[in-house]
Amino acid sequence: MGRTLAEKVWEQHVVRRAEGEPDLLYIDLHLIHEVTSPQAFDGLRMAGRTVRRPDLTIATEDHNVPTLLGPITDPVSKTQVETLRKNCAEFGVRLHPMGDAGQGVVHIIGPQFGLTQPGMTIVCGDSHTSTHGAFGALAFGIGTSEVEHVLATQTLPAYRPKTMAIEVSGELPAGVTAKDLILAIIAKIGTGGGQGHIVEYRGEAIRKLSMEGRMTVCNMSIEAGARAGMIAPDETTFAYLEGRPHAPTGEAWDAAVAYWKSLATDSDAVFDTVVEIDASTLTPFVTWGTNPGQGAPLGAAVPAPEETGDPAAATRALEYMGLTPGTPLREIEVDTVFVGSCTNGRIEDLRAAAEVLRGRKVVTRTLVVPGSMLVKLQAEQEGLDEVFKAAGAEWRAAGCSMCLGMNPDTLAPGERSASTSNRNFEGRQGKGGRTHLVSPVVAAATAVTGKLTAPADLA
Ligand SMILES: CC(C)[C@H](C(=O)O)[C@@H](O)C(=O)O
Ligand code: SF4
Repeated sequence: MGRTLAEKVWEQHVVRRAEGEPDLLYIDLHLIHEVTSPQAFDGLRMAGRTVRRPDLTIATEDHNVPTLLGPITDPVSKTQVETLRKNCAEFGVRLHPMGDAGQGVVHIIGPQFGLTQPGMTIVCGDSHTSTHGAFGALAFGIGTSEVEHVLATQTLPAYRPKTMAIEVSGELPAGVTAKDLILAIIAKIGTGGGQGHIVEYRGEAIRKLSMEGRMTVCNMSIEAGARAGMIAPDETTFAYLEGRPHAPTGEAWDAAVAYWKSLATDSDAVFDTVVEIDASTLTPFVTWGTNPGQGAPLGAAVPAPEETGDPAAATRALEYMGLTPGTPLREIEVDTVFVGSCTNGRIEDLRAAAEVLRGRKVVTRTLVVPGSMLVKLQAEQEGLDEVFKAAGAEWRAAGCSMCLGMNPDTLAPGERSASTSNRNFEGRQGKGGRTHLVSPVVAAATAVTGKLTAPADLA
């Protein structure tokens, strides 16, 4: 029987297998940030161990960094960042600190440097590591004790998850983005729909996505409960990678591409679960609740709890969100717009948002936060920063920023945002803050009207 992409990459990395025990996987790339690494390094130190492969380990500062730059004032944030610096210096790990041209959100910098490659195993103490699966890598988040294990041994014990195919047929209509697609998928299968599975996104609509769009989709796999999300590498993947600093060159490139092509799921492979969705029926999608599965087409109204799969959860969510069933989603007023994060903080996202804002003015507080300093530089070379500033938006430096409000970029209690990030949990962007997850173009159009809006609605 044929094998799936996930099975091929998994098997390629098993260094030890024993009955009744998890497989021991070799890890090709270990990404690190300041939040989940301190105890892992402490553990190494206490055991008198070193980092086994510092050359396969790379660190960045992202969650705690103030995007207006300047010193970190919050004591906990400051300690986390300083601890990462000390640990990286002591253990010989490459670090991109605040102010460095290579700094950025961990899931943005891996692909940007060409460190993320098809067929790799990639881990990070961060749930959105699934982003890297867009390249056909097997990439997943791990806990801090596992971070220590990988630092010490470059391996990880893991049980093989089941496989799920999400087949996306048809083509996304104009104005409908990868973000709308993944929000619609999560609304369909639920926040637990992918549990215990590695998802492979397949089909015509996926093949037509850019690498940026594929990363947006894979990024949110975890919000459907999946262990990882993957997309088979193809010409789009190879074109994105070629020439990047860590991509192979010359004969090694040709050999790598030949291998990468062999990773695609065999035609006779069987998935444990199959979900089908028709992209051509989709419209811009937004969330109304407090988990990423509580979403609806922008043209719909706030649902009554009994119309949802989980009326009790919907009742609580609507109360927290301050929303009344039957209110058209287009009438929801927001006071803050956030464009950024590892979901939608890449150059293509900023281009799309800038296109909507060109020649227009924002009526909300609008933060545009590039996912990395290189994205920032590229956007500035293209003049996008000028478009944002002329519209009245704030142009910031790279970091997680208002995605999680572990830094000065937060919502005040009761404030409502349209946000291109991936989580709308209670308090996610600040205590009492209310989050609507949207695509970059919906975020930009919303900034113009102050209500949830698609670009097509703008005069
Ligand atoms: C801080 C980190 C552990 C966390 C994660 O794992 O995802 C964060 O990145 C998030 O998005 O909530
Ligand atoms: S941008 Fe948001 S989701 Fe991504 S790593 Fe940072 S906090 Fe997590």
